[in-house]
Amino acid sequence: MAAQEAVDTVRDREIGVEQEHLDQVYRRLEEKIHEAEFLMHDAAQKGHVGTPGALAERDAQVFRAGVHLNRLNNEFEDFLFGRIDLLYGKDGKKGPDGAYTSVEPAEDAIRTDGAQQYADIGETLHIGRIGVLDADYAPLVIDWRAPAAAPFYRSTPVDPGRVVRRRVIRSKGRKVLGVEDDLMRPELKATLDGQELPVIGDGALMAALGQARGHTMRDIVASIQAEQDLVIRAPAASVTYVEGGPGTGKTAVALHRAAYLLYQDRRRYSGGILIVSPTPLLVSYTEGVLPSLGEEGQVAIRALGSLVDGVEADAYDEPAVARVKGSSRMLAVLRKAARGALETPAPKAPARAAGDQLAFGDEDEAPAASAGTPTLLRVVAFGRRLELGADELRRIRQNVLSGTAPVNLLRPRARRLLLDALYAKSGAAGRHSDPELAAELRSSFDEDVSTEDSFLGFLDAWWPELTPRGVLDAMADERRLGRWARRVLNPGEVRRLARSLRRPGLSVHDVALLDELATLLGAPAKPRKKREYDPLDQLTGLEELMPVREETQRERAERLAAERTEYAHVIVDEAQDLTPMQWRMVGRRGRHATWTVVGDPAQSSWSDPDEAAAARDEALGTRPRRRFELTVNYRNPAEIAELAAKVLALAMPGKESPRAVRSTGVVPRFVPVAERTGLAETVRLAAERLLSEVEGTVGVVVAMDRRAEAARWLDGLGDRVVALGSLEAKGLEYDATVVVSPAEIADESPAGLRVLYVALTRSTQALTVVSGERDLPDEDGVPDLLRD
Ligand SMILES: Nc1ncnc2c1ncn2[C@@H]1O[C@H](COP(=O)(O)OP(=O)(O)OP(=O)(O)O)[C@@H](O)[C@H]1O
Repeated sequence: MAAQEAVDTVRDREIGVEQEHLDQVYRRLEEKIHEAEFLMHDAAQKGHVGTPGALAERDAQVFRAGVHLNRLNNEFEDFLFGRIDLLYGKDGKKGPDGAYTSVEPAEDAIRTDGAQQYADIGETLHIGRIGVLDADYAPLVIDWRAPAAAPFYRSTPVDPGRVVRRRVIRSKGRKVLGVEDDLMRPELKATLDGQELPVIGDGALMAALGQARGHTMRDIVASIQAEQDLVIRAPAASVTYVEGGPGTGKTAVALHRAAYLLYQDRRRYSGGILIVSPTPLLVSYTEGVLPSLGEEGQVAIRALGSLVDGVEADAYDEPAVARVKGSSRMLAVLRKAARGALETPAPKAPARAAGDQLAFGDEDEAPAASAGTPTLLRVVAFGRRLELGADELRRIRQNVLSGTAPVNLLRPRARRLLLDALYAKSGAAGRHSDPELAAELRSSFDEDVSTEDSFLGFLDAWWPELTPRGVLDAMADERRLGRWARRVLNPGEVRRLARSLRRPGLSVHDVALLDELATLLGAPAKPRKKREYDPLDQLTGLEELMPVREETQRERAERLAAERTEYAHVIVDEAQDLTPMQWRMVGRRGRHATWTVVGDPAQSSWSDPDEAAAARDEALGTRPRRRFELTVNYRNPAEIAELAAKVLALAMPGKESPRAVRSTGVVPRFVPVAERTGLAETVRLAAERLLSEVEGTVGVVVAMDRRAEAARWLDGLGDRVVALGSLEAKGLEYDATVVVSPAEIADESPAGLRVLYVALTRSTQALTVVSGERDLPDEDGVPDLLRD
């Protein structure tokens, strides 16, 4: 009892020590906030006084002050989280953050007396979400992304560097609640200001992992582990490639890496960082992790279904259709469609005949003739009627299409060749031998014809400006699609694809097709806007006098982020799931970027991982790669990881599971569907039971086509519990999960076993597996897929 009291006293004293430091930091922060507010106020007062250079500098200052203020307000909560006590370093050099730069201890930092080693603490650094200097520029808090903070994450007992004690500080608002220490040099007797260095608790990581979940991810800045830190701080080489099993922190690492890159080289990444996530659910799960990520509009987190502007798709195709739409075979089909669609009337467009000059063929009756496209051009020029018939038109079209340029960009050439052919027919060509006169005649012919309504109407129908959506809609016609997909897709694939395209709305996989089509079609040439002449400009000089409200830097950053189509750095989360067509889409957004790619082949829901890997390599080109592997599972207790490993052995024999970092003693529960109660009631009861056992969230994972009914089963149980389709569970995590019928999930698609592996690895504490008849449960309710 007395010993425990002594420990408590030391703990309280140490909490007091950190509280004192935190108070000091807050006093300094308040000063900084006042400074920032003053600066902004002052700048606003000064208005437009000063040289342009000074004005730009002032704007920049206001902007920085604004960002700082915003951050302070946003991250005021528990923003101080760590401390390291270090030995004296090799040299006395300090970095810009006021900390000593040396990584290795000085030679005389450790004294030996017999078997015992002694040392004095030479430097103490506090680590937080932002850096704070005191009025004398000494560091009160070091930004977690600064080089001086790296030892907080990197130091281990095997390779301690200068770190003697690593402390995680837990606080809420302005109050320090607890401290947890790890000793990196346990053999050393260290003193700080003449007192022996106390050690509290048994590790901060475990404390962090045990906490209950909400529906959003938390940051891990306080407990980033050494192997993760290596990835986060890896220099932005061409491609940083990270593999690791479920729960190894890949998503967390990817997000922290974005924050680190921005901190480390803000200018370079002003070109934007794109984070690609598989589902909108995962986007909203991760979006709030690091508030500072979004602050200057440089980081965009987008789901695969929202990468094309103006499109938000979150519907899933059935596996057989997804497989076709995602395959690189689609490229050949789309190339044909992009050109072939010229000959189909735009869907829903009135099959109009602009005057009697235009004739539209009927596709079904005359499929060989250009279906839906006019077959006769008739104009009047120089007092003569001129005609081009079907054969001539077809020849011209073929001639134009022999070029490789995007279809919409070929339209001017098509127009030119039509005029050439008409001119040749007019007989005017040989009229003048003088080249100047001949050119004049030709130009007046062109002017005459190309302003004629009949010619314009013809051109619009014969070489319409195509939109990606229009072409995709044209592909919904099975016969037409069959022509475009000949020898590429088999008839069954054509039928399924056309049928899925006839459904209203877009699926996630359609978005990559739209993006590909946009490239194949090219943006239609926009007529250049002429600046309208306003006589008032000249008369009054009004423009100069009217105050023009310029957009603020923040507005500008947000606008640029919205308009951006290429990025300086692209981070791909769950990279194993991108289909070849999706890799092409993402690749286009990072043609000149550096990349961070994180994923786990064992969790791939794509049927042909080799094909996806080839597409990934193509998107990343020949850029050199730096590979990392994450090996520790921070999410699942060993009891759950062990069960999931059985499915991994079936899905990918020989693949190693990551090592679970903790064990809870709570083994997975198996519940067969009782005949009396039925599936719905069994699942509901299982969820209810878990809700009473954990404080946080419960996820119920079902096969994709049970999504809607599963939501109904859980009606009224509150918002701590959610129902998810197996594909939607990707990347997410819950305190407890119910996995409904492993066999149904596994049988859903060729990648079903890997999808089941994902489903089984979502829980941080408890797992219940509900098995139906199809699971062939044994007498303990264990489905055959999960037996030894
Ligand atoms: N160093 C850490 N300290 C505390 N928690 C951590 C740490 N690393 C990871 N975690 C936690 O482990 C969980 C899993 O992390 P994350 O989702 O990033 O893993 P993942 O590798 O992307 O998993 P999956 O492949 O299953 O989607 C998260 O709750 C995360 O906060």
